Amino acid sequence: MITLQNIEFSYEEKKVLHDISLTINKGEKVVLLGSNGSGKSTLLRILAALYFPKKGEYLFHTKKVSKKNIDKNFRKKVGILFQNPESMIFNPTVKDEIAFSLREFDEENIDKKVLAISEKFGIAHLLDKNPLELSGGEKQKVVLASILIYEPEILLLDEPTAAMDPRTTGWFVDLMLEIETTVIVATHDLSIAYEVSNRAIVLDEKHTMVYDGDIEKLFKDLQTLQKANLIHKHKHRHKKDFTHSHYHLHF
Ligand SMILES: Nc1ncnc2c1ncn2[C@@H]1O[C@H](COP(=O)(O)OP(=O)(O)OP(=O)(O)O)[C@@H](O)[C@H]1O
Repeated sequence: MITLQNIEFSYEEKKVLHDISLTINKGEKVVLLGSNGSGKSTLLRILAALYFPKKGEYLFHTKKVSKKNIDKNFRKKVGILFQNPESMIFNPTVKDEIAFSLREFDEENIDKKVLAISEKFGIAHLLDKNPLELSGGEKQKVVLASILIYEPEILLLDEPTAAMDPRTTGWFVDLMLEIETTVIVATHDLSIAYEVSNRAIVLDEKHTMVYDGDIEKLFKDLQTLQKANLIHKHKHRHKKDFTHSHYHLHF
């Protein structure tokens, strides 16, 4: 479904993705891991054709993706949720926000579809509210609903659970396991990563892909985890007065 071949990307002079090659098949759920600044958001934006690589090729269903051939049809197939949901909210009510893309794509039965997804997401009671007045987790749900409503083939999620409480996070994991959409999710939350996917792609601080494979194997691979800064050392306390320091994998 998706192939990246030797992708490079720079912001002006600063290279932030180096020689990235990967293939994602239809229906796969893949997690994208890496420390702050490793390039996860940039990679998701390239997959959504919001940025275009300086070198290498991006193929979507074997067709080359370039500035010239991006149309509404591509936009409808690829949905992206940004790290900050507020940057995606621009309608006066939740109802309009969720309906927006369906109107753009000239779909029918919009009210019915908005109500159905709002009920499924537990946000039907918020439909007449201003989305900017919602909590962080509620905003994430609204933006996610506004994407999933047009049934994209691939869903790109950047830190979707960052503002979610444990119950909403559980809801999100169930949703990921239920939907058949291909999903690539960037996260710092290793327990979410483990629950939603079998496959992990890891970027390191040099913006190189250092792992693509089974997530269980990754969690046993101390060297790669250390290299990608996915584990860290810090002090912690046992009972009252015993403190020591060792590597932690935060689950
Ligand atoms: N618009 C931009 N202009 C210039 N540099 C940028 C821009 N966006 C990101 N960068 C830089 O590119 C690098 C990769 O950023 P990116 O946001 O892709 O990383 P990330 O892995 O998603 O980080 P985080 O986990 O903190 O969200 C960082 O060094 C960042 O400072």
